[in-house]
Amino acid sequence: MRYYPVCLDLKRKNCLVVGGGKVALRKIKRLLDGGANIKLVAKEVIPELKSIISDKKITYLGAEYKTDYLKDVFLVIGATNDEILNARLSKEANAANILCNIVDQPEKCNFIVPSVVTRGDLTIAISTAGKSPAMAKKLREELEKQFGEDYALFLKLLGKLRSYLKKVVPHQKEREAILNKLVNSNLLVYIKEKNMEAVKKEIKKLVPKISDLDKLLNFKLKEKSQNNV
Ligand SMILES: C[C@@]1(CC(=O)O)C2=NC(=C\c3[nH]c(c(CCC(=O)O)c3CC(=O)O)Cc3[nH]c(c(CC(=O)O)c3CCC(=O)O)/C=C3\N/C(=C\2)[C@@H](CCC(=O)O)[C@]3(C)CC(=O)O)/[C@H]1CCC(=O)O
Ligand SMILES: NC(=O)c1ccc[n+]([C@@H]2O[C@H](COP(=O)([O-])OP(=O)(O)OC[C@H]3O[C@@H](n4cnc5c(N)ncnc54)[C@H](O)[C@@H]3O)[C@@H](O)[C@H]2O)c1
Repeated sequence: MRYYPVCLDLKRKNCLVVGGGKVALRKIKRLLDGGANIKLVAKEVIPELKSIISDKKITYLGAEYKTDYLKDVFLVIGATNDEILNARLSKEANAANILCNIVDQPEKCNFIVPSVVTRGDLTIAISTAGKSPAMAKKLREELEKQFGEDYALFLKLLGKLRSYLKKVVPHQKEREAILNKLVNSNLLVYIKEKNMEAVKKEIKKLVPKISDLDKLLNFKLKEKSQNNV
């Protein structure tokens, strides 16, 4: 059996994390990136998580898990070292059809978490179907070297050009051809070089009738993308 990969929209979705250690922190950081509404239950909480609570980024419910806490929850993560609680969480979440990840216990999960590289809106997720998380981590580190911050800007630019082309080139096949040329063009090289003039020239060469280029490029190609966790 293989896992089915998805990209979940967690914006304002209620998520419950049980456990307040290093692993909980790692999973919470990612849930926060996804805009989730996070509640935490844990006997003890490490300092980094304490500051996330005091910054009101997540809500601390208390030390003891109660079944009621699953009410209206979309996704739950069990990150404790308490086997009995992990099993209970898994059973209750599955019975209520709630997405459930019990860290390091794939047999108790209805989803597992991949290793992830993010560059702005670009997400590269790596899963080994649980065969070797250490290998997923190693591949992530290699991909991080291969895909630098420039990809965030390149993708941002492609997104803007694509919206523009949807308006000005109604024929889908024609649009597709231009988009493929843009992806395979020298744009990424010029972005890496921070050569704005060459970026503009390349776009003018490939995109028909583009007049309001400066308006379209109204974001800083020279700025570093912040979104790298
Ligand atoms: C990717 C990542 C995401 C995250 O957790 O955020 C993640 N584990 C990470 C690290 C990591 N975890 C472990 C090690 C030690 C080395 C090793 O064992 O390989 C390391 C490496 C390290 O820490 O250096 C121990 C471990 N993990 C699992 C088991 C249980 C078992 O195998 O049965 C055991 C053995 C426990 C024991 O021996 O007792 C199980 C799972 N871990 C998963 C995800 C899911 C499968 C992902 C996949 O498809 O590959 C799955 C199935 C369930 C889940 O937790 O979602 C994150 C990397 C983040 C990053 O750095 O990029
Ligand atoms: N940290 C890692 O890289 C790693 C690697 C392999 C396996 N694991 C496993 O993943 C799990 C979590 O790892 P960790 O490093 O975050 O552990 P940790 O020991 O730092 O944290 C466990 C957390 O669970 C809380 N907890 C325990 N029992 C509880 C209960 N009954 N009710 C509420 N909260 C409770 C503790 O207070 C603590 O906050 C453990 O089972 C650990 O063996 C972790």
